[in-house]
Amino acid sequence: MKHTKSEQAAIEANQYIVGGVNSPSRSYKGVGGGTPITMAYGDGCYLYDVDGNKYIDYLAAFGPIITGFNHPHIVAAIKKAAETGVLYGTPTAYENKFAKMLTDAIPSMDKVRFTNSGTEAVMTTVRVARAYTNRDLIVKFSGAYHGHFDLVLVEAGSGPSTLGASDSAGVTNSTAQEVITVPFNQVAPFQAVMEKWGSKVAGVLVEPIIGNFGMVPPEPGFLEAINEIAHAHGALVIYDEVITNFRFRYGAAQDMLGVIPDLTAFGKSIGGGLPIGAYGGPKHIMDTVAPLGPAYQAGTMAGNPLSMQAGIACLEVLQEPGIYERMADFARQLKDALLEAGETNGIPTVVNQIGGSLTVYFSDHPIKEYEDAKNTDSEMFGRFFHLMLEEGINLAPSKFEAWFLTIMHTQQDIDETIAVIHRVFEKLAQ
Ligand SMILES: Cc1ncc(COP(=O)(O)O)c(C=O)c1O
Ligand SMILES: NCC(=O)CCC(=O)O
Repeated sequence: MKHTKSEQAAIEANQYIVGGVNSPSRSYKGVGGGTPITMAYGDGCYLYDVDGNKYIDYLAAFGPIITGFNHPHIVAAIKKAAETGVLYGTPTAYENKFAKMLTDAIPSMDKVRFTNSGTEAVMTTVRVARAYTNRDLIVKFSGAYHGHFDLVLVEAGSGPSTLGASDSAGVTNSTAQEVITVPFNQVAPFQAVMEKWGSKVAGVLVEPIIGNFGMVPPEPGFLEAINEIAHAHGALVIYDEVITNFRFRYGAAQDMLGVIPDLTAFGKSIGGGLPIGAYGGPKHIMDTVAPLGPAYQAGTMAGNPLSMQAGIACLEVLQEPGIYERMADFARQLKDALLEAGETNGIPTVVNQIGGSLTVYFSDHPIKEYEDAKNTDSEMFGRFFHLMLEEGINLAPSKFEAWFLTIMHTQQDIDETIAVIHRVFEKLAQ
């Protein structure tokens, strides 16, 4: 594969854009370096770079591209939206329609508010929880990533940990002191924290299925215990479903898991690839938000007609029967191939697969919490990533991220990927 034009584009990018990327997750710092490929266009589940190379894509733009890069139904909706005015600064019927679709799909939510990103959505759930409870402290789980606002850039997974700094400079000590971090999948440390600080805790922020130190499911009973303990102390439970919403089923992961939070933040897959976030919950909590209540949240672009119409179209596509089963089947095939290739080549490999998502870890121990994920072979992952890329498979450039299936992947794409996996593991073993 030639990357001459990508290399040139990266030189230019570095001249004008910090680090050559508009989000640190896109750099190759976490995979031993290298120049991020500059993509030219996407089609279905394929990306084509500026040098004309084709990739089967499992990055899915870090999650949102669940319907592929250019689904005709979503493209038509975006075209129509563009032709009829992209932003009005007034209510639109599209917001109502999309809000109804979401509240219909997610029983824990009577009311919703749209934002432009997952970060904004989570940030506001925290503010609402504080306003509702009249308390300050937040508890979160180490290695979970909740966006890039100050409070949650403490022991964050995903991009921050990929770059070797799970705490960000620029976050004040006083902010960092407002958040208590405990390990995921362990009830006792959470319980101890709540016994000590519970009367001051406004909310417990949870990725119900972790997506940011790879995909990590909750242990049986863990989420139930979090809910019970949090509520016993008068704290709200906030689910960050920015990755998990509409990823495993038509709706939220909470209904698959059977544990219901007080507030939920959404993003990524609900927007058909356009900028989006949303948060919601029962009426009595959501009515804390302005203009009804005292918690302020706003946005010039919030609920914009482009994102709303793309989101509606995306949810319409996701109602197609059988798509989630097919994505899960493909992910299972990839998992089996990765484990088999690891076994055959003597490379300790663990795969966490949940529905149409998976993470491969080079490790001889199961991955249940952040320390487990940190303690995996980063160098091996870096080599794996680059070898896969060279063979035309585009993955997230970090051992802390996931592969995402889309409804556009076919059995042929999976077969091709499996063949690549076997070739790559042979090279890894050399
Ligand atoms: C669980 C989770 N919450 C929040 C965010 C932040 O969303 P955004 O990047 O849209 O601001 C992300 C990912 O970026 C995420 O994975
Ligand atoms: N799982 C973490 C992300 O999706 C982050 C994407 C970004 O910030 O670019």
